[in-house]
Amino acid sequence: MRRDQADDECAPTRDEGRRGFLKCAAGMAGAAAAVGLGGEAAAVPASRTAAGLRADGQLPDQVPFHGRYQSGIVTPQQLFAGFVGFDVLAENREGLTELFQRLTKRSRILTAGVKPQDEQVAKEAPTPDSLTITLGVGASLFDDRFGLSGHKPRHLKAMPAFPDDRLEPPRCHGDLSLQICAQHPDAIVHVLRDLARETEGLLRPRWRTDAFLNPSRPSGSPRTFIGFKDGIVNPDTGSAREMDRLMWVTPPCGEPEWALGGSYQVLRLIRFHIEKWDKLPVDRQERIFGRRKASGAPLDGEHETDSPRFRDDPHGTKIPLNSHIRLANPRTEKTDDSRFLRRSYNYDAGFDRSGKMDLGLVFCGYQQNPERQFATVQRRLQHEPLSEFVTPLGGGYFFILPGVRDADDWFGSRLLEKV
Ligand SMILES: C=CC1=C(C)c2cc3[nH]c(cc4nc(cc5[nH]c(cc1n2)c(C)c5CCC(=O)O)C(CCC(=O)O)=C4C)c(C)c3C=C
Ligand SMILES: [Fe+2]
Repeated sequence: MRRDQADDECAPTRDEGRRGFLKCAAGMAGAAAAVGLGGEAAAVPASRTAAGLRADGQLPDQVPFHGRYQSGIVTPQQLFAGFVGFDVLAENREGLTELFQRLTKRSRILTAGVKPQDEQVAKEAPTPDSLTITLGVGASLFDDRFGLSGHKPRHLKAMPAFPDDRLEPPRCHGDLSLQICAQHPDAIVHVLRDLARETEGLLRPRWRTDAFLNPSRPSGSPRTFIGFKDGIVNPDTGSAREMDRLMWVTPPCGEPEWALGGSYQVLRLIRFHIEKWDKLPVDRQERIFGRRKASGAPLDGEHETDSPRFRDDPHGTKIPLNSHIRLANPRTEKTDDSRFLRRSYNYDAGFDRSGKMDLGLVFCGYQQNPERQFATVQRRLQHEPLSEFVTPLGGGYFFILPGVRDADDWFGSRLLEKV
């Protein structure tokens, strides 16, 4: 057993790793085929084809709120997202319980139908808008204020600064994180207004980033502003086995009982130096990512869903050894357990004071163990050629609470009732 596996009983075995890795490529191809990548369905990015799409390729209008896991993780990716970090103002356990119960109640109501604040409009039929509200907790919640200090999830800590980062404290961390996703941006603002009213005195926003997916151009996975298709390769969200290996906290993980069914969220606000990037010839950009800009295909393939064959190219003649995809996922048995789910969005905040465009990526990753997965991949990417064109400025590590099981349950009930 490798040392990192010994540290983490939850890590998949080598055999499971190989099967999972092969299945991943097959799963993506299968999902794309299932919705068909032509005509209407061509507008559906590959990253949204994994689970839960209606037969016509559209998102369901209402995403179920109750369940073993929170929605907004493996449910299909909506077009718009608001990411918010909060500090808790409640002063004791009772206050925190009240806060979690109010957040649950409002999330249950809102995901069944977004209601604008205006009472007259609110009388109209509800429009769920595929809304999901996903709640996470930061390491700072597990302090003496709420008597939770001995109950922190094993791998939860404040997001460290990695060598290429330039973190700005007001854009980092928080006691809580909310990911609010919907098909229209106004739904996210309605949710924030509703929650501000309903949690007054209990919560204070710390940072917020609004974000969105670009449409597929012309087809397949959507592009970020860097111009390349993103979200092509992800674990197979349709496979419970793969999800139990890579995403959810399960009994062998050695986490507190209350955390079963949770997952770790890593958020990174990453700014692009887009003016500098735009001066780079396309063939250099392609070698930085290891993929074709137009099609998204790996440099040794033809289509975006083709798997790169690194083993046939040991010296990096076709796909450079330091390219983004090769470092991020070398596709070896040894690195298979560091894969995780990416569910990222673009942000565009206009211009900065010097007239440079302020845009980039809200990188959002979900996983079973941020050290074994995100941080390991991040270390492999350290000082990669792409790092000259992007700067991580904010974000945080959060633990996504287990799902709210039914109408009597509430966010964090097993944490706050049992400890
Ligand atoms: C630590 C994890 C990662 C960070 C941070 C990250 C930043 C980042 N990525 C892009 C653009 C692309 N990433 C792509 C693939 C990819 N990226 C990561 C991880 C991080 N990226 C992984 C695990 C993968 C999958 C690799 C694979 O399995 O082949 C791609 C290629 C298309 C795709 O598969 O999604 C692009 C494009 C940017 C712009 C960025 C930071 C600014
Ligand atoms: Fe990436």
